[in-house]
Amino acid sequence: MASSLSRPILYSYWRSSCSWRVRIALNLKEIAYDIKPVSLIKAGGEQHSNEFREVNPMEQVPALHIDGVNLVESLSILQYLEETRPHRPLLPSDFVKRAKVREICEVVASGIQPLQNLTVLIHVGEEKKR
Ligand SMILES: O=C(O)/C=C/C(=O)CC(=O)CC(=O)O
Repeated sequence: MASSLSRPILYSYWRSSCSWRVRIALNLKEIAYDIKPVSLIKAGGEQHSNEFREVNPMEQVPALHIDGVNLVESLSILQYLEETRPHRPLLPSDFVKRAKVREICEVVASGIQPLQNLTVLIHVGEEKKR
């Protein structure tokens, strides 16, 4: 496992919109990091491997190894980055604008993204076969 002084490692899959959020934030904040691809397709999904389960017991990407810990859930990761690395802020300073940003995040994370979550899509596909 990487030490707390090493570059952050983003466990990510190229089609994962949740991973895109974290990648975008790291880039906007100019934080150097390494990517470790986790294929959600190959061999039944590398996220279910014993190795990755140690990183994220929820067996989902993204996960970010940073400051000696593994963080999961994209919005929580973004908040951690914002709090620990305020340089190049993700949120506007105006309170109303901040509320609007959070509204959009909520719509995406709670309303839109769950419908395109791979686990849900596979489940719906199985249901349709019945
Ligand atoms: O990190 C999150 O906010 C949520 C992650 C997931 O639900 C996994 C997932 O759907 C991966 C993806 O396709 O973006």
